[in-house]
Amino acid sequence: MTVHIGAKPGDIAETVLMPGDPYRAKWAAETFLTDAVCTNEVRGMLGFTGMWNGNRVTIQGSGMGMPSMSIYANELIKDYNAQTLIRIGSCGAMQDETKVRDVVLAMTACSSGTPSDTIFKEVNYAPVCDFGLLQAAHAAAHKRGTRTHVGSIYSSDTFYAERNDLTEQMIRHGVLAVEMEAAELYILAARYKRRALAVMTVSDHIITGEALPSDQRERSFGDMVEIALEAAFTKV
Ligand SMILES: O=P(O)(O)O[C@H]1O[C@H](CO)[C@@H](O)[C@H]1O
Ligand SMILES: O=c1cc[nH]c(=O)[nH]1
Repeated sequence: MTVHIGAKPGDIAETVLMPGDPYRAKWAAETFLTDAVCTNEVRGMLGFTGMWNGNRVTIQGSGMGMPSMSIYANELIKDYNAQTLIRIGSCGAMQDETKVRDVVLAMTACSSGTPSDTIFKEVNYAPVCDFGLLQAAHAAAHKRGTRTHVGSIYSSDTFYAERNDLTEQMIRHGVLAVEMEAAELYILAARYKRRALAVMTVSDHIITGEALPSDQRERSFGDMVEIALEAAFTKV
């Protein structure tokens, strides 16, 4: 047990999928895993471990925002030896061609600051995903015929943006989407030599104002989960 995860040693798989929403973790475990058991209920941040295609997988909620992701990813890596961590999240599209329900694979994630900023100080560290996971996720998405975009995203500290000028510059510089966790996940994976990727479904469109209701954010993102699972277990 750790401060924030109640699982016993060995209860967590080496491969962990991390949705922000703990109820998406429950839905994904019930929908895609067999023999899933609940491994965490501390603070209601649900986690489950089960099997997918003969492979052991944990699906653990990360909460919203990089400080929360940082807590769960640190404990999963350092206390439970997680090797592959894949965020399965929702995001807001920032380009015209990135439509609601499309999938975004984040090669890199901009931020205005992460919990790791105390290390980098004046340096703008460039967090990157694992290339093998990215390749495998892209191939899995292509095979399924899922509309998928690969590029940079923005890991924001706020959901309700007040800086229209910043949003405009992100759009102008080709940032595909905004979400709130990937940059810190990538930095932690680099620090501890683990594999990480963020696979996200577009739930909102920053330009058109389109937005999915909360029940669909919790349960309608099956393509993204299967892409993440296939990528995790593709031999590179
Ligand atoms: O749907 P999740 O995975 O929580 O991701 C996105 O949704 C939340 C905001 O509504 C933030 O956590 C953001 O990153
Ligand atoms: O962080 C997020 C997630 C989904 N949609 C947004 O606009 N922002």
